[in-house]
Amino acid sequence: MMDNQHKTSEPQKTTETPKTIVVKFGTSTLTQGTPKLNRAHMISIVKQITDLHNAGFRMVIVTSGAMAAGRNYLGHPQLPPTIASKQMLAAVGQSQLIQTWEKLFDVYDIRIGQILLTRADIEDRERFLNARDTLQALLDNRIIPVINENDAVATAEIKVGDNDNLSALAAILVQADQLYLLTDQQGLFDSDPRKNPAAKLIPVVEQITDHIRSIAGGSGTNLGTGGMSTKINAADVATRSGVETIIAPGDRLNVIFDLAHGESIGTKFTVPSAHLESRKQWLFAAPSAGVLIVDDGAVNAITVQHKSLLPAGIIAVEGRFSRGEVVKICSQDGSQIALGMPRYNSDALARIKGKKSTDIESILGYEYGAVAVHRDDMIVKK
Ligand SMILES: Nc1ncnc2c1ncn2[C@@H]1O[C@H](COP(=O)(O)OP(=O)(O)O)[C@@H](O)[C@H]1O
Ligand SMILES: N[C@@H](CCC(=O)OP(=O)(O)O)C(=O)O
Repeated sequence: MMDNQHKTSEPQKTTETPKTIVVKFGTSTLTQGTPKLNRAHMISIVKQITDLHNAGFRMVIVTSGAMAAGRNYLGHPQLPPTIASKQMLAAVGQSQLIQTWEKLFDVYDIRIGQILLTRADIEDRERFLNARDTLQALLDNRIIPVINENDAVATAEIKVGDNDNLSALAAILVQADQLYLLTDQQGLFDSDPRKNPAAKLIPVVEQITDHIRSIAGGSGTNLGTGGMSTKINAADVATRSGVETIIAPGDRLNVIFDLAHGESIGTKFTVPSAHLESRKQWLFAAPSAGVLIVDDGAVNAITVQHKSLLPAGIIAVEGRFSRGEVVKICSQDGSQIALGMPRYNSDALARIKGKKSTDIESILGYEYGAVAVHRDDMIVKK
């Protein structure tokens, strides 16, 4: 067990791990306030992301603009204000949008991968893991994920509804270090600057209080969704999960590059000190669906060395559960040492228990990685 622990290829979040940054571009930034995507501005964005990517940063894009691009491509038709009209615009515009990103990144020989998500993809534990694995695979292969909501088919019940909150969920999925919400203002002001020219910029928010929520108004344009209030919600979700969040002006020269190098721009929302517990509370807000009994080597690896659980350390699998459901991890004497979200379902674990990670694929015919339960998906009992 101990030897195998050293052989895993699981991602290690050490100080050498390059920073992972999610950058969300609002419609206002991508159109620069016009009725269509502004490719001249987008190429300057692509250049900054490329420079950071080439310097080793792991960059993830959350892009709005599908509806704006669709409306423009169709020649600004008069449409009834229905969900079906919006979905139609998104269906037309998403392909325009992704093609634009693809062509611009192609200038720098960088490949992108499109991911269209809904809330249902993130709230369901198995789909959460699937989305996370896909994002991880893209990043590991140096492909930049470009995410939007799957607006064309998502109904109100399963939508996140705005890309600020979607980007916070994306940041949790990729365990980002930072989230940048780029918009058409310098940051969060003490009142809407479109309505109050004397409004003042708030450079740092350490706690999202009712007062902060009360000063954040809606969108200033009919193309954006949510305005500042959805950005505050997103900052709340992201910072509670350990992701520092910055609202910054999308039209400032080199804004992404400068933020990544630590410059103070816009409004920074700092991470509360108890963030890790909250992230895990979010992940583990479910009753346990089964039990994994592990050997002494695995108990030591998990509790003393803070490592992942490998199949080799599992002695028995109790209960029936899907990948991503929460299970108890117990030692042979029955005492619970941890809670965890396994990467394999109960049937698969029963077949690979006690086996080397290198044998997983030949036993199952597929593999979701070397570990049975990753340490990031575990709460160890103190
Ligand atoms: N307190 C505030 N500080 C800054 N902007 C605010 C505030 N309250 C409301 N807003 C509005 O939020 C808008 C940005 O949100 P939105 O239009 O949804 O842009 P995006 O497309 O970038 O998400 C601003 O243009 C501004 O009018
Ligand atoms: N998913 C939608 C954008 C939703 C949204 O939140 O827009 P915005 O407020 O401009 O970031 C689209 O692509 O048009």
